[in-house]
Amino acid sequence: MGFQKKTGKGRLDKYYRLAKEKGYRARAAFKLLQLNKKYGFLQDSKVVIDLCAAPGSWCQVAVEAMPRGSLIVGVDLSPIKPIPGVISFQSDITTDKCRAELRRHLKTWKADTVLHDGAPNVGTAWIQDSFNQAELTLQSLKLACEFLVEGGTFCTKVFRSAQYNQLLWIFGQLFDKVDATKPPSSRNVSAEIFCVCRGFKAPKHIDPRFLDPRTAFADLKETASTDEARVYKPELKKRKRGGYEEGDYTLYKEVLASEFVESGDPIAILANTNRLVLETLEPSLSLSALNKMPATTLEIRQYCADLKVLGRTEFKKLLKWRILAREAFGLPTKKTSKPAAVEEEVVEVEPMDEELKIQEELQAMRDKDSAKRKRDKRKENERRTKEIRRLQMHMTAPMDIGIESASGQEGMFRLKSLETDTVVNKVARGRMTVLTQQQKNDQSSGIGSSGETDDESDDLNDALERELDQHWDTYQERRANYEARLKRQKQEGDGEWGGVSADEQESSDDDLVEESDDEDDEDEEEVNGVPQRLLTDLDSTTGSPGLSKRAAKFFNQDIFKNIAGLELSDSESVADEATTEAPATSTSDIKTARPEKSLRTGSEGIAKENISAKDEKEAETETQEADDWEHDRGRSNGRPNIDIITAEAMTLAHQLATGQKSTHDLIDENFDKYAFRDRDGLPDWFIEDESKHERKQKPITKEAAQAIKERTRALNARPIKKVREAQARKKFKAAQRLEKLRKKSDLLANEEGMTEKEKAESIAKLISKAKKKAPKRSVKVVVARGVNRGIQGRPKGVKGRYKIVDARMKKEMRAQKRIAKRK
Ligand SMILES: C[S@@+](CC[C@H](N)C(=O)[O-])C[C@H]1O[C@@H](n2cnc3c(N)ncnc32)[C@H](O)[C@@H]1O
Repeated sequence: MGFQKKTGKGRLDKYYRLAKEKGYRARAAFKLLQLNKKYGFLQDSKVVIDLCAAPGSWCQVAVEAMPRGSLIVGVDLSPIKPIPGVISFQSDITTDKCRAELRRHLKTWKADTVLHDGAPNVGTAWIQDSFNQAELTLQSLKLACEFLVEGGTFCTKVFRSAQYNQLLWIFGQLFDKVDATKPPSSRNVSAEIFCVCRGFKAPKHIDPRFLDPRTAFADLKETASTDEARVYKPELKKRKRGGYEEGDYTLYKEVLASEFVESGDPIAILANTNRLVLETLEPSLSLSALNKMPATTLEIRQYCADLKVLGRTEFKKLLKWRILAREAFGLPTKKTSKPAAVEEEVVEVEPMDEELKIQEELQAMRDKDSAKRKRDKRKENERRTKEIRRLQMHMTAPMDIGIESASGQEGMFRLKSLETDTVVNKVARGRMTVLTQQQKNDQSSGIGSSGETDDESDDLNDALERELDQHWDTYQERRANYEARLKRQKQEGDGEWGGVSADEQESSDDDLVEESDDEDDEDEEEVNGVPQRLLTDLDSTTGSPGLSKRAAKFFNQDIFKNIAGLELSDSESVADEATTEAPATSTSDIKTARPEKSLRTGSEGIAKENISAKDEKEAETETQEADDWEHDRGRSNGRPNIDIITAEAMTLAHQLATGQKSTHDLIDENFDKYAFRDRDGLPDWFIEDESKHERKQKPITKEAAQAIKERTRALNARPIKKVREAQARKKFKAAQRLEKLRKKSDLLANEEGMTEKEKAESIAKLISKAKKKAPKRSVKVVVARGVNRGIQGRPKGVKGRYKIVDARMKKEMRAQKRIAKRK
């Protein structure tokens, strides 16, 4: 059977909603409704007492089900908000005050039905709680016996606990018919059950032991069944329900007193024996020694004669006498056996060989490290699999994976992966000298030096690399911003968008963070001693040399896949590009150059197409006007704001790129019968309406539509600004932390009074400390019920921050609002 959730949303089941809908104060209303449907006791009742009635849903049901003008009295520890037709008051049903109050309200009448749905505050101690509940039920039965009319009904909640059968038995003595049932609205996880006791016998005299929890549940209280209990609490006698032990059918038992003294389990002997024998017919050395002992007084002899009449004190005296006898016999007692035990526990521990110890420590560190690596690898694989699955399900854009993997551990700027790359040779030729110097410094400072094992230095290198990676990320961000600004300034200087020019080696987008070889002074900047040359080289191996990154991204779309010219330019190296700056003579050169030209004109064409749609006059003076338009409207951030966002424009771009169309064709197409329409004197609404329909519908291709769809999906899959900002903040903070860490570790590394091992350990400690997150300060929520009801100040047993809430009030306020809305 599945476990039914009772917390959180699990509580808000259909009865909860139904109760809210019907205006009942609690879902408990349905329990009484269902019980009454089955047994029909409310319809025939004129007087009802509802014990433990708050918040009052049972009273509400009673008002609905009982004849008009009936008397309903509800009582609870908590206040009950007034219900029309119900008298309610606040009292503890276990008190005489409550009894008196009920009597006052009922006057001389008797109740036809007594309801009881009480539940004491349920804590964690289930046994105690269930006992309290049974006590409360017994208390309500007591009131029922006092107020019920002969033949009346008592409907009560009972928990299926140890006292359940006792309660049922008592009900059976007082009522003609007792039914135990669990209405459907009672949760399965709840141990509650409802007893409907009909036909109250109204006996003239009720034995008070029936209604006294001490006697009613007496048998159950006797839980002590061990020998210890029989010795230390001899007043609690347990019946031998399980019968006698195998092979032992005698009731009377005797044991020699010497046996008792020598035995390791004296309690068992005292519990199960009738007499300890001090004298036998056959002479016994130990018994005569016992008899001669001064401690064997007359009193002790009497105790030994009949153990079954002894109490706790007498048993204790006998046990003391046994200890004295053992000491006299030279047998071990607790006092004497202690030092022996200590002696046994002393173990000679040989000091461990220093070298062996270090080796063991190293092995442990190595194991830890390899386990961590495995864990990381597994996590990374899981992440990738998830990503691919998301991609397959069209939940993410293809470019997301690229971005993440670049920024993740396996990113292209990982120094570790760089070590194995051929690019490292180029690096060495360039400014690698600085890096080598850095390495030397590290070695001389002891980090990863030969003084330690490879593993330790690996750890430190990893940490430093991670640090460098993070610094690099921060640097990239700064760099991208700086570049974008520089680019904007340049563009504004020459007034033309270089877009997809082959000559351009610099990046041209905000997203673009890599830099070109030709960059000058910025290249000098170093991040933690790593020259930017490193990154330049990597960039040149991955990017498309002829195009800006944005353009390269654009032409990477499937739609441009099979265009020969583009493929060629992609495969060419930077050096080749440089040589093609000379006038192209061969056919292949022309092919290479053509798409570039087309693309440039393409962007112009697209711009012009937009222009022509706006105003035909602008088309006449196209170049000049287009520039103006760019200046006026399109140039945000210093760049033309031309973006291909429609399938139509994409088709056009494709046609331009493949040479199917030229600028001339585009301009030509825009001259039509609407181009020179005279608009003077035409009303605005007419011009507006016409402008919607006078544009020619241009054909679009399936590929273009697909490309736009992909693009939109990629855009939608981007994190929102807030998330990006939060990520950047996180990165920035991590970089700050690492910078601090780096400085500290530098200081440590140069510390003279420390050994290499100590230095390495301190640095490792610093790193692990930096990785730890500060624990979140939690606020404990305390519900203002039970002992916490109405308290001021800190609730008992609550440490730290806390907040007192009143769940019921919140619910009721919501319900009130809802009801008010309905009206
Ligand atoms: C489950 S609620 C009763 C719900 C009620 N039948 C209804 O339909 O709204 C149990 C109630 O028993 C009350 N209670 C517990 N011990 C009590 C006592 N000794 N005297 C009076 N009420 C008590 C609690 O205050 C609590 O409101």
